[in-house]
Amino acid sequence: MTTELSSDTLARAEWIAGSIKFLSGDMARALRTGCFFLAVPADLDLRPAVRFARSFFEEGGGEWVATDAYSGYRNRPDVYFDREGFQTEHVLIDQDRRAEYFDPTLNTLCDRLSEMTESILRAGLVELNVAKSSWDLLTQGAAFGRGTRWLAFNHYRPEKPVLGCTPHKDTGFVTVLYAPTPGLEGWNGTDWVPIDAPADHLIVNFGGSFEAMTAAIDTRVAAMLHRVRETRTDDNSEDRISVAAFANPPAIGEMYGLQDDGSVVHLESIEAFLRRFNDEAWGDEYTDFGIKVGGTHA
Ligand SMILES: O=C(O)CCC(=O)C(=O)O
Ligand SMILES: [Fe+2]
Repeated sequence: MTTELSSDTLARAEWIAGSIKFLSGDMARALRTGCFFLAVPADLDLRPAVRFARSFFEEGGGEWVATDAYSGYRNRPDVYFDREGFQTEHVLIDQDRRAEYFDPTLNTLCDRLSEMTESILRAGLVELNVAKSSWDLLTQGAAFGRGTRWLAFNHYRPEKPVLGCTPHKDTGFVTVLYAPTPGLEGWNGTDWVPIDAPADHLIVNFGGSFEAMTAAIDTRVAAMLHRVRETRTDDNSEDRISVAAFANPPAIGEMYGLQDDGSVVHLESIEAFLRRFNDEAWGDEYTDFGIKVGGTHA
């Protein structure tokens, strides 16, 4: 299916008094296309997250140094992932782990980004006319901050002559991405097209959980299939980094779908859904990611 996906025509919004106001296009269009641009709120200081994305892979004190929340993460296999066939290496971290590892400044920012993803999820449910009484079941609590609040900090290693990151759909409901340098591409059904945010804009995209929830209704949400092309760095520029906040369902629970008459049907367990999704996206040893609660990658 060819979509309207293109940087020039994506809907654009800003954040006013805690809610989204569209300046061009609207939420219906955003949900249909899978993506929209959101101006960085004036009071959102992203610098701690950018600092983290630029330094988590550094050695720190040669080993993990507890006093340095911003480096030494290659020694943290519970949150550090080296995607060997791709340029990206990243820290993927949930709320509990970051409460332990991050400093208060970075944690406060992460909370704020997660709250934005959940607020956008609720705005999407309003747009789709979903009865409020169904939100909890359909999102397994994620619309109310009880899902898994993943954060990803991506560093793209320009010395590797491979794709930046694998073509994938994000697994959750909503992603808020800060990617200040070009490189992100979305699939419009025919071609990979650049998704370049205007200056000081976030990229909001919808994920597989939202697509699955709405797959049977006329106003189904498109999860954007996206990748990062091979990024190069010349002598004067810094490596590409990005920061993403994901509103995901909780690791344990069930997936539910909407019907056109407003009723809700059971789809499958979240575990079965995630297992298939992780495997399709990366095809590496991290298939259990987000599943094995109490295990290495939960
Ligand atoms: O770096 C980017 O632009 C995209 C990152 C991404 O797709 C992700 O973290 O899921
Ligand atoms: Fe993604």
